[in-house]
Amino acid sequence: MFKTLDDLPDSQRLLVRIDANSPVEDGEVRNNRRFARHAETLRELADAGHAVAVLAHQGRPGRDTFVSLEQHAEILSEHLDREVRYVPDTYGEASLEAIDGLGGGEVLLLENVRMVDEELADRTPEAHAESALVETLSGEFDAYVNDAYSTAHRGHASIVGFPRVMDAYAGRVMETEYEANSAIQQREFDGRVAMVLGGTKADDLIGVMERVEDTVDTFLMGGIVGELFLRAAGYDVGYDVEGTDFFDEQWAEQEETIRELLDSYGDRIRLPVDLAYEDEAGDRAEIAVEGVEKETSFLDVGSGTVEEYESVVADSEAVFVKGALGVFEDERFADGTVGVLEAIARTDCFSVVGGGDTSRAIELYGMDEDDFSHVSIAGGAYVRALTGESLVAIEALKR
Ligand SMILES: Nc1ncnc2c1ncn2[C@@H]1O[C@H](COP(=O)(O)OP(=O)(O)O)[C@@H](O)[C@H]1O
Ligand SMILES: O=C(OP(=O)(O)O)[C@H](O)COP(=O)(O)O
Repeated sequence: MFKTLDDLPDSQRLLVRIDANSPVEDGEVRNNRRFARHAETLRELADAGHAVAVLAHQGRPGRDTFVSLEQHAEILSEHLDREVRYVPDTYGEASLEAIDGLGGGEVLLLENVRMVDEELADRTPEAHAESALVETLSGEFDAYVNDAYSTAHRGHASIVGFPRVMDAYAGRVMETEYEANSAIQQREFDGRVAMVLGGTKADDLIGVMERVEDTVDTFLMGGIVGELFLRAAGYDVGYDVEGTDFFDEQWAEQEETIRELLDSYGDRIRLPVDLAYEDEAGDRAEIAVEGVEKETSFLDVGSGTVEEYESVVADSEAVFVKGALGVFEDERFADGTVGVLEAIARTDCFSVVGGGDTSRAIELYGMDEDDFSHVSIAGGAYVRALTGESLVAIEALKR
């Protein structure tokens, strides 16, 4: 097993990796459950008198969610009820100076680590450990704490590099999410198992579908991922809203695999029968997938689909959700996501809802977290854990 905060010596200078990756709307970072959860870890460390520098990422280069962490520091300060200082630099002179001045009980947030090219370089953990980012920062601290369970599936420098050269500990979020998700993987279900797959990240989900073929009876598809599957099934859908680029690159990468999945288990994959879009008057309108004739950017699944998915949920003993079925942040396009989540909440099936964005829908629409068996702040990491796949961050911490 890995070491936890219970094993940490007193008065350490700590580099703590969290995952505060958040929805960004019109440049504004939205508060979400990740902040509250990581704030608990940071509060415990600061209250114990450790000096805490925090490393985190936001978005991916090229996307409009790829922004600095200045707003994150403000949101974290509110959750922690103490100042979280922010430095617009990750491992250069300005950050080294700020780290130098960091006292026990203080918290400092460094700049978005994905602004450093080395973070995302396609390298082995050994090579990541030799990056300038890891070599420089590791020299400034006594130990490294990884609390970023929701990024535990990414072999990036800040996740797999530091534990090779520093004493490494799992934070409280890492520890509790790991325990909860590993326990789920060991459960067996007598009845039917459904998996709701939506959101924007097709590669995370496709790998999972290939691995859970023995466990999952029905996949309920929606979101961008659902449209990619519809496109593979021959429908003329999958057009980005202006300014986004979700479809073409993912289609080029995943077309073949999606076709193979449809060929192998088409009878278990349920695709939307209708979709919703914004009409000229700015209202929600719906159309059956069979009737789609012109290029349209769809933003939700339609009401016929919700009805079908609700009845699958009602017949299931376990339901796992990863990714939203539509742009639920906009009330007009929340019907798919909220409809399915409410259907799950009405039953007493075993249920897990994951994804930083998706889990946010629960509080946004006034649902009760207690109506679900487990709500994870992780998405890709949790669905991988369900399949028994190892997570690189955990492997690194266990070394
Ligand atoms: N048709 C769609 N077009 C654009 N965005 C979508 C669509 N359907 C879902 N989404 C977006 O997907 C996001 C969730 O995606 P993702 O990041 O994959 O999941 P999570 O963060 O829950 O793991 C939501 O914020 C939602 O707005
Ligand atoms: O939000 C995240 O993952 P999730 O969308 O699977 O919950 C993590 O921060 C990982 O981000 P990434 O998928 O851009 O590597």
